[in-house]
Amino acid sequence: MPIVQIILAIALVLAVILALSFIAKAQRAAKRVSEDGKVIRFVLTNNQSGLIRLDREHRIVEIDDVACELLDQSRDALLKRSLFAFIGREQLPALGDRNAAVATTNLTLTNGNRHIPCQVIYQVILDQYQQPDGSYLLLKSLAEQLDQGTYLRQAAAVFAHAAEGIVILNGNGRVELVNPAFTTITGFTKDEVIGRTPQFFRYGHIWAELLATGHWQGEIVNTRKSGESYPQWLSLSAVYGADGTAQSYIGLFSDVSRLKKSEDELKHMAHYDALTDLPNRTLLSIQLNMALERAARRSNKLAVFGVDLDGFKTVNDSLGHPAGDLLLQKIAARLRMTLRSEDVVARMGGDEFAMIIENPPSAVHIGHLAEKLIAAVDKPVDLQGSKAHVTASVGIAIYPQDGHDATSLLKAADTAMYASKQAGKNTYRYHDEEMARAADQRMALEQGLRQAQELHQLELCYLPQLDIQSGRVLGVEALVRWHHPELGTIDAVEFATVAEETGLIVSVGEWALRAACGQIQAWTREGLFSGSVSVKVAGLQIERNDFYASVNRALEETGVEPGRLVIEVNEHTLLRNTAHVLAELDRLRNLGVGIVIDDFSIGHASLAYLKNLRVRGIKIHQRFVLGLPADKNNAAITRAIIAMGHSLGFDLIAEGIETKEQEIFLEEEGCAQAQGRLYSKPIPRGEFESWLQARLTAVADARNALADASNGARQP
Ligand SMILES: Nc1nc2c(ncn2[C@@H]2O[C@H](COP(=O)(O)OP(=O)(O)OP(=O)(O)O)[C@@H](O)[C@H]2O)c(=O)[nH]1
Repeated sequence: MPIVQIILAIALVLAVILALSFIAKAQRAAKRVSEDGKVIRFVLTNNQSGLIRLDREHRIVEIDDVACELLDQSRDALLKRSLFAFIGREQLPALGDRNAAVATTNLTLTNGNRHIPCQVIYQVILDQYQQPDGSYLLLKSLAEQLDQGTYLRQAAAVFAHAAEGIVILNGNGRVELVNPAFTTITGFTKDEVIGRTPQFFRYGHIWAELLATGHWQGEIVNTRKSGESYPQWLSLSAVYGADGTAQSYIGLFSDVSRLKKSEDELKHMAHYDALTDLPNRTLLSIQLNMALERAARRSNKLAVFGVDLDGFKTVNDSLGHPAGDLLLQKIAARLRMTLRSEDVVARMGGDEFAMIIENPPSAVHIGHLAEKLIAAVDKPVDLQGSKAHVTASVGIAIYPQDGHDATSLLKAADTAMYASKQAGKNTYRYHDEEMARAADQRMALEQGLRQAQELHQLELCYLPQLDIQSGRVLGVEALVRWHHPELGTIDAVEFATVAEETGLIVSVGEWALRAACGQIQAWTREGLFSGSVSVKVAGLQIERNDFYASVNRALEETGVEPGRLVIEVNEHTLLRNTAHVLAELDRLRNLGVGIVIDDFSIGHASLAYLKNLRVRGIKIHQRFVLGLPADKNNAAITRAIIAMGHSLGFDLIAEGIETKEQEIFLEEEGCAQAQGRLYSKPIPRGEFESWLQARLTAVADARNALADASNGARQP
């Protein structure tokens, strides 16, 4: 074999051996590299470090998941992008330096608006010619470390400089730490409170909610070191440990006294007139709406007064605006003083005022109030040396007749106020003139009635009560009559309502009782009449006064035998105030005074009351007697009352008998007694005495005639 061939064969064998050994070596290396890679990846992933490989132009050619996550983009979006899309070139000058060793630096990557602080380890890769052929970057986010540090610094700054007081308590509710604002607000230094339990911790409801929900927030009243109380807005949170138990509590609070004061001031400004400090128009409407709701619910009346000063402009013009202001203040105070504290007095603007009177007792009372207001204004006002005199025109609107809502009532009061101005000022007018006339009349009645007793204008009249069968006069009903100097004679029914509304019924009623007893005494002395005298008594009389005592006194003073006095009460009185009324009546009955139920109409009074009260009799209401005997309903009711009266053992007296037919019907049905125009109308004492005399004579004549007739019949 030629030498060349041998050399070639040897070279080939060597080449194969070399190739085989290279392949084996390469396979081993590859295996090691891949195992090393796994280790590296494990370390990197768990260390939260990302790996990027850049090419020579600093474009990303490889990137792992952690780095993708760090840059918040997908791998596809990041591959081939230049690193300088995320870092300013100046930040990594060493990237292109082939001599650069492994280097570590902190820098901030920017991705859109996001800034990512990172620690970067980088290594330039050299090719076989030792030229830079790209680089590896190992990135680790510093955001968390930085956040925690910043957070702590920020929290410390907040704690130190917060305007709110901060208190940190341990799990037992004892103070561990307070901030400077705590001391500023409470006055207590840190040393004075550490280890102590704050006041709020002792409020059961706060503690309970904090335990249940981990949080409580609200307003409490706390006390400063100086002893001053102040409103505090407090927010409490529990801080839980890993075992779920509250390890500490954090309280954050602020002093809201100034806030509340300015809130109150704002509210006051919005609702009160700055000059007079009276409620303004806004508050008046709110209060009127509320008052109307109450009135509607309770079926009460309500009066709205509109008041406008007369001649106020002259004060302004002559004494100046400041004097006008002072006058308004003084008049406002007078108006306020005139009414009760629960009545609303408001300034509507200018020289106009308005008032709300809830549940006025009567129309008469409203008129009185208007007069009082007018009188309060109608006096000179001292304006620092000068004197001024204004008057007031008042308009009155009443719920419900003049309107159901605030707007219409205020408008009605305004209209009425203008009517007062038209009528010459310094007066008042109702919106409803019909009612005004009635109120005026009632007021005249009331004023007159107050003096009627002193002026001896009251008189008793007598309505005879007869036994139907025998025609005997058993008694009389005494009725009050008033001789009014201008209005003439007024019967009790006409002034009864005013007397009840004003309470005058009590004194008039007492007068009637005394007068009746005096009359019984006089008749007894003179031997003119020995029957009973009935007097009507109002519920108010029995409710208000020591009724029994006053009747007893009248009987004792006159020496009248109690059995001759009969008290008439109506059913309503019995139903209204049972316990006291029944007790008083029972005492009188035990004394021997007769009790009769007036105006009895079946179905109203409880029969049980009547039975327990053991009344002497009941009066059948004249409205049932009226249609007898033709009216079938009235006839049936009258029969029922009579039957009931009999079964309870009561006397029965029919009222308002006018015809013989009525008398016959009642007698046939068993009603023994009657009163009414068939026999006599109510007549004064003298007339009654004459009537009685005439009747006795007539009865005696009739008896004599009867006797004569029977004697004649017996003669042969
Ligand atoms: N000083 C003062 N004057 C006011 C105020 N508000 C309104 N005025 C004046 O009060 C006057 C009210 O006018 P009028 O009610 O017409 O005056 P008046 O003289 O009372 O007229 P009559 O009601 O018809 O009697 C006007 O001149 C307003 O300028 C105020 O707050 N202070």
